[in-house]
Amino acid sequence: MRQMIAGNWKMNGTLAGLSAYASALRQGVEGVDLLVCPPFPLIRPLIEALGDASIWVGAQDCDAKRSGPHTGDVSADLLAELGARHVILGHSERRADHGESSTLVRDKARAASAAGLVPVICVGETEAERDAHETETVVRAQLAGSLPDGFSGLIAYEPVWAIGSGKTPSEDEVEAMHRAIRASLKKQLGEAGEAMPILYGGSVKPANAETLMRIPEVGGALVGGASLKAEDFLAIASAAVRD
Ligand SMILES: O=C(CO)COP(=O)(O)O
Repeated sequence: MRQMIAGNWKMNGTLAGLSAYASALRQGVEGVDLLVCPPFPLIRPLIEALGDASIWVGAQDCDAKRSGPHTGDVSADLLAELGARHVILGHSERRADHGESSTLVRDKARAASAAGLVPVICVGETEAERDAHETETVVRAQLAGSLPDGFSGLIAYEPVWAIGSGKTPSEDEVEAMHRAIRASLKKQLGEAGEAMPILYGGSVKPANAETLMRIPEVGGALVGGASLKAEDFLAIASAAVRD
């Protein structure tokens, strides 16, 4: 199955820089699904800059409620109307910076699906949890709490300690965690859990992408820092597995 290479710009990117980025990306890479998730205000301009290129644009969060008096929040319905296709939910930075619980992530996933967006739900352990040998327990609990019944979307396994640190788990560790996540998905979702893509995220770079993307059960990458430069993002996409 072809892999998905997704870029999470986080709180980076400018309107001024969009057109150069989009034209570099428009050269594209065949046989790989590409997704870019810029900050909310850049979603529509990025879609327009990408034009007819088959590159998806997504958001980094949405609210759990459909509309109403929630100052500063953005609904899934509006994101869908803007042309976003995916939404990242439960990123560890939102879990940490905004105190988002798995229950809230689950409610957001429901709102996203109801609006026709594809949720990309993030899970992953902190360094302290890893040191305490709690990685699988933590990730299993995050999946159990964050995925609504009948969930349809993608999962991103992002060890918190690997994000922006230049450190990655070993190939065996990535494989073991992706297999553990697959087992949880099958248990929770039945048949739907068998083919659900599980992306790896955390210090994916052009230099390690080929190794990471060939690990069994890795369905693609969720890329932070390296997605900000179109050349690096495309180099990572070139390392992805084709269909
Ligand atoms: O958090 C990430 C993507 O969501 C990963 O970030 P880095 O690729 O910068 O480590």
